[in-house]
Amino acid sequence: MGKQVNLYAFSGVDTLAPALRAYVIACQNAGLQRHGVFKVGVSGGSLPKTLAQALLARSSSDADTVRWDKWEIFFADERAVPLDHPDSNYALLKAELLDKLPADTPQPTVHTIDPEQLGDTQELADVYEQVLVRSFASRDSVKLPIFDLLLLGCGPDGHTCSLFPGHELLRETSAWVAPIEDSPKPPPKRITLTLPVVTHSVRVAFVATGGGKKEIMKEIFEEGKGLPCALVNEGTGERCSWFVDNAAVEGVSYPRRPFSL
Ligand SMILES: O=C(O)[C@H](O)[C@@H](O)[C@H](O)[C@H](O)COP(=O)(O)O
Repeated sequence: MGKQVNLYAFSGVDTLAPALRAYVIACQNAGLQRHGVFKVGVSGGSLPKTLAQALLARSSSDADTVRWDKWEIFFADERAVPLDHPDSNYALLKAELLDKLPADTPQPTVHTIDPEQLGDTQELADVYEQVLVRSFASRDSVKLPIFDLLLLGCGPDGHTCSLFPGHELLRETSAWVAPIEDSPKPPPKRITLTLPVVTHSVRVAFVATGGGKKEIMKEIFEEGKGLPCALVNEGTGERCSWFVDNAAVEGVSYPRRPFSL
């Protein structure tokens, strides 16, 4: 496994959130310098809530400002459901974060799936891939899109995005976005960024909290065993940072780093 993956452990979400904020803003500022916008992909699960806690806090200085109008938000994975469905990752992000942005704040650009394509998961993935192509570059000129940051969760089985352990999708090397119709975590029909896209991101941050994660964290950091989260660690190394609470890494021997940018 990539030895230099950064593991940052905090006493709880209240201490994790300010560090995550500082990290995301540093990625944002690097993206703004690179190309004038910040291209970020987000997962569902518990991530949007923690992200909101980090990002909705008041800025303490200009350097600590979230430049929402420069954000282009994509979904690292999304469920094949209408955008207002309780299972929608967009609906979750909207409820947790987007709806809470002050009305006078210039709003981010949010790239949702096309709700007209829900009947055909392959088509849903292809159309979302075209959204990436339009934003990142044509597929003829770049092999893979380069996100400034992907903010991911880690499932209790070691899945991330909708890349599940042992699933054939882990071997996908050509598509940027792929359909899955048999997700072991409901709902079964989804689309997901593929592993090469995830590992090509400038930075990847995982957020994993709670004692329910400690067994899988041990497996990811000590054994790997081809688990999707471990594959991301291997493919990204020092470009990958884990923001966890102590409960999630109890008994994990991998060395923690004090958080710094
Ligand atoms: O759409 C999804 O199901 C998520 O994107 C999924 O990949 C999630 O990030 C993990 O399952 C972790 O979820 P928790 O943070 O809730 O444990």
